[in-house]
Amino acid sequence: MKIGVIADDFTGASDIALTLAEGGMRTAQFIGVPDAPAPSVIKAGVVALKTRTCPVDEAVETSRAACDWLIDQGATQIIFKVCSTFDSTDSGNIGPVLDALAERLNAPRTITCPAFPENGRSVYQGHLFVNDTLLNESGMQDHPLTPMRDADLRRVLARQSQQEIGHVPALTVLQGADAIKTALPATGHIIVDAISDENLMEIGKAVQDEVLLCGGSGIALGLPVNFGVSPGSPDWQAITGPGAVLSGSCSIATRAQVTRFKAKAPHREITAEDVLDHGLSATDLADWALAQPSAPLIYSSADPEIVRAAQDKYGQDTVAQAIEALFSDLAKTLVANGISRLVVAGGETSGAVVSGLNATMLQIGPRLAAGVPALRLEQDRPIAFALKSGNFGDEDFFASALARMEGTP
Ligand SMILES: Nc1ncnc2c1ncn2[C@@H]1O[C@H](COP(=O)(O)OP(=O)(O)OP(=O)(O)O)[C@@H](O)[C@H]1O
Ligand SMILES: O=C(O)[C@@H](O)C(=O)CO
Repeated sequence: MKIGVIADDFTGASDIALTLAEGGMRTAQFIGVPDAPAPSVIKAGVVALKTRTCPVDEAVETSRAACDWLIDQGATQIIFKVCSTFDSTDSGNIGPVLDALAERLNAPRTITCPAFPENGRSVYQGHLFVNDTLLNESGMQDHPLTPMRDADLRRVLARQSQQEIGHVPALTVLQGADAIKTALPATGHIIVDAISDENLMEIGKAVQDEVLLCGGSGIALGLPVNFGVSPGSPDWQAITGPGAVLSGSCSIATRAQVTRFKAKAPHREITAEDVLDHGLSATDLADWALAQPSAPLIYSSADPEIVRAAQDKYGQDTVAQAIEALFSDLAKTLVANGISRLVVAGGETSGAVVSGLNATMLQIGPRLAAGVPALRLEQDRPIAFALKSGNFGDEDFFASALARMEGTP
C-alpha cells in the first residue's frame, strides 16, 4: 500500500476511493479498522469510519487505530478524508483528529483543502463555496447534525484545533506546484485554496513529500501520478436481481432525488414518530418492500423544519440513532431476502447500512456520478451498492444508479 486514507464517513470513503481508483491505483474500501492485512495488490486503502459526528475522544482513538493499520500496510502518505463541505462542529471532529494524526505521524505541518470543483466546492481566500454561494448560505447551515454557519475555514479549524492555522491563497496556487511548495509555512495546519481540478493537480505535485493531508476527494486528484500510475476506469461485472433505495439524507439534493423517484416508484416514508412512538419495525418495512413490483424507495429524508421539530421533541442523537438503527436492520433483512442492488443516500445512513451487513471490504467500480462509484460486496453472492453523499448526484440518480449496476456503468 502507498496511500492510506482515513475517511470520517462511508460515502466520503467511496468518494475518495473512486478518485484514487480512477487515478490508476488498485483501491479498496475497508469497513472500520480491519483486523487482517490488506490484499497485497491494493495500492490505496481507504478505511471508512463513522467518526464525523461521534464523541471527539472516540473519533480520535479510532482514527489513530486506522492510521496505525495503514502504516503497517506500508502506506507512506496518509489522507484524512473529511466532507467537501467540512462538516463538523466547534468541538470537532476535524481539528482534534487532525491534531492527533499529526502527532502520531510526527508531521510538523498538514495541508487541508476540501475543494471538489466537479461538485461545485471551491476554496477561495480561505472561504468554502458551494457553487456560487458561501458554505453558510448553501443549505449546509441547516444540516441535522453539523450545521455549517461559518464559511471561513481558517476560523472553523482554529476553533477546533490546538495548532496554528496557515493559508496559501489562490494567487499562489495559480502559479503552480513550486510556488505552492515555497509558500507552505513550516508548521501548523495550512488551508490551501483551490478552485479548479488544475489547481488540485498542482497541489498534488506540491505535496508529494507531505505525510499528512486533509480534504475532500479533490485532495487525492493529483496524488496517484506521484506514484507512477496512469488514469483509467475501474472494471465492473454486472449485478442483477432486485433493488431498493434507502434514503436518510435530508440534504437539498437528496430531497430532490426523493421527489423525482417517488413519481415513478413505490415509496414509503419513515417519520421520527413512526420509529420512536409507534414502534415501526424493519420487518414490517421489509415485508412491504419485498412485495413491490419494482425497486422501492424507503426514506426518512425530510425538510429542515420537520427535522428540527423531531430533534426538539426527542433529542438530536436519539432521532438520528433510531432512524439509523432502523435502516441498518432493514438493509440486513432486505439483503437476506434477495435484494442485490442497494442505493443508499447519506453518509451516516450508509454507515449504518453497511455496518448492518457486516461488510469488511468493498471493491471499487466505475463512477455512477461524480464522487459516487458502484461498489461490490462479495458475500455468499455479490451485492452492488451506491453509497451516495447527501449532496451528490443529479435528480435522476436513484433510477440511473440502479440501472447502471445491472449493466456496465
Ligand atoms: N426525518 C428525520 N428527522 C430527524 N433526523 C433525521 C431524519 N431523517 C434522517 N435523519 C438523520 O439525519 C442524519 C442524516 O445524515 P446522513 O449523513 O445520512 O445524510 P447527509 O448528511 O445528508 O449525507 P452526507 O453526510 O453524505 O452529506 C442521519 O443521522 C439521520 O438518521
Ligand atoms: O466530500 C464529500 O462531500 C463527500 O464525500 C462526503 O464526505 C459527504 O458525506
